[in-house]
Amino acid sequence: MTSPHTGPAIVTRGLTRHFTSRKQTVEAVQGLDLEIGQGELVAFLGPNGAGKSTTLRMLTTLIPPTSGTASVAGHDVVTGQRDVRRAIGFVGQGNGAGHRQLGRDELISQGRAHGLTRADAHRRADELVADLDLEAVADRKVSSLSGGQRRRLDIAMGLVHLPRVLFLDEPSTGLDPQNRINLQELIQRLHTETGSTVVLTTHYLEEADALAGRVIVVDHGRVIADDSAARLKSGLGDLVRLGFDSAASVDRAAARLSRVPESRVDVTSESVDLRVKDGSAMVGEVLADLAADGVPPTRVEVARPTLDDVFLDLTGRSLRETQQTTDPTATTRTESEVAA
Ligand SMILES: Nc1ncnc2c1ncn2[C@@H]1O[C@H](COP(=O)(O)OP(=O)(O)OP(=O)(O)O)[C@@H](O)[C@H]1O
Repeated sequence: MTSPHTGPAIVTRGLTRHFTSRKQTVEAVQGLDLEIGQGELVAFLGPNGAGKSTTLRMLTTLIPPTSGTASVAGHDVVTGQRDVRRAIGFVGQGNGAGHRQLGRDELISQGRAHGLTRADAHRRADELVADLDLEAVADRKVSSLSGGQRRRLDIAMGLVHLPRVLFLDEPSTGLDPQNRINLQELIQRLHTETGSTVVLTTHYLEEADALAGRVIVVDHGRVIADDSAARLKSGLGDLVRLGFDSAASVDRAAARLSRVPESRVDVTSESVDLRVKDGSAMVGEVLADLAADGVPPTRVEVARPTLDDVFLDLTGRSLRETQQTTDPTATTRTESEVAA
């Protein structure tokens, strides 16, 4: 572990990265100003191409910023590259471990590469094998492991040197739902036990919601929201969706509902959506009002807001609909960019 650093784990000021692709400039990350405290567990959430991986790759020194600054564990990512690398663990989207090696040997080699003695590297490998539930598979070739086992081994590789800040780029992409939940529990446990700062990127709304104390929503290279999942959602209010059997009823109900204080009304051809702070408590009164007005709804739904609703509210697009399957080979681009 590197010497103690007392300030924020991560600070960025105007952090920007452009790429040139087919003579076009891609503004992948546009002026990020962030401060992430030590011990936070933060999720970067956003659609494909939002700039999540590019941000992580700058913070982990894999690519330099085009402009702006960033420091991690007190070290500048450009001038203190080596110190940053010592202080962090990074688990990228590709698999870090060699295919033909045994999992445990990979961990030992990694420990040696970080300067541990042979005995310490063995001890650390044993600890990680136990911590990440790899006992049954650690002495098998990496190529024979399942996707979930591979991800756990990758995370173990990133933890060998007890990093103060751990970066995980889409840790659960490609895993089935059960393995995804197992991995989330593991990340939460590691975070609680080690107290290290964890920054992960994800497409999965549920993952960000369940795991992170803080959710930073990015779109088109910019931060569009930054708060706890609970606060982001409660700011939006519940959705009360009321269905009607005619357009005339929709119009009449919408006019009536526009008088509900501190609410928002959205109209579709068959329904009126009311956003209101405590939907379950309000719905009885709303139904009574509409019945008194001669427009009782034919269907009623009350839903708690999701992070997707937050994204929809901020951008007019659904994050769920912008999600696509990520091609892991499409993101394995590091060497040329380090030199860029
Ligand atoms: N090496 C590169 N050359 C050209 N453009 C790039 C390069 N790397 C990233 N980009 C572009 O920068 C933008 C941000 O990409 P980035 O990979 O950071 O997004 P992301 O939010 O991580 O997306 P995903 O969820 O798909 O991984 C995209 O438009 C992407 O095509």
